[in-house]
Amino acid sequence: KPWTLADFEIGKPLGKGKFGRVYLAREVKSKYIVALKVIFKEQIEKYKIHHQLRREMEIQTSLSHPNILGLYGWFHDDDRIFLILEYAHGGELYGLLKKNGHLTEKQAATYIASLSQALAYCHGKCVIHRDIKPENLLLDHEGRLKIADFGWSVQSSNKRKTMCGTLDYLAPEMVENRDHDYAVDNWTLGILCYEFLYGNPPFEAESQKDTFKRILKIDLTFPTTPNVSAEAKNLISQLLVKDPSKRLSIDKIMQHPWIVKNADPKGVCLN
Ligand SMILES: O=C(Cc1cc(-c2ccc3c(-c4nc5ccccc5[nH]4)n[nH]c3c2)n[nH]1)Nc1cccc(F)c1
Repeated sequence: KPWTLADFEIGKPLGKGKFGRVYLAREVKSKYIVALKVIFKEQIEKYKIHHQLRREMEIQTSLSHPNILGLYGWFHDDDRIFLILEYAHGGELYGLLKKNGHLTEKQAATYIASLSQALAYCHGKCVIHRDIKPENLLLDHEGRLKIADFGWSVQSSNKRKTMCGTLDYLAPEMVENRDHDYAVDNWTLGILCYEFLYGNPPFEAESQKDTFKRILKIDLTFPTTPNVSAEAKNLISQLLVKDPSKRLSIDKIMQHPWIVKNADPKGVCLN
């Protein structure tokens, strides 16, 4: 039977997501705690995001992974759409990062390993996230990482695989583009790893123009404090590579000595 708003008691606002606000909510009968995202239909009309919303819902309902925030279901009334999302008790990873200034190497390695596993899972299902940033990363009650926002993910057509490896028909920019898309998430892992360990992203600059220049130049420098291990810097340097095809692949990330040595296999790392 379809859910209605009457099935939930609404609590405090948890944040403003894209196109809507998210509230703490409790399902009345089961007392189960969820995050209820409210999206106004007029916003969907105004921004013409029907197809994107539908795609996100299809993507999110099709994904089930311990490091991807669950979408349990949805319902609507005359002017709003409600998404029943998993509640992450630990809130935004960003908060932890800002509170502590930077994460320990064990925390950073654990979260990079969790992200890598979640991305390997997504790429296996031809989903490219493309918008991973600390604000979209949540923590559950055990400190386990949950990727929350599929704001710009795309269900990439897996034509190449179904063409069983014959690339003959694909234009070079098509092939390059596809690799580039997948490897964009690997690049982001490098940015995040740096940000987890130093407290801010590597190519920060006064203006967007300068940031773009620094990114295109791979103007990567490692501050002397906090003191970060050579292995960590090695992993970052193998991810922040201009040529997408030369970035460390996700399974190579999982085998990297820094990850093997520091990541908590249970993905929680209560330090
Ligand atoms: O909009 C989102 C992602 C999303 C998730 C959330 C979100 C935000 C916050 C939370 C929280 C949460 N727990 C907290 C604890 C303390 C402080 C803050 C907290 N926020 N738990 N679950 C959440 C989920 N906002 N936006 N997905 C989406 C959008 C359209 C279609 C679709 F299928 C999915």
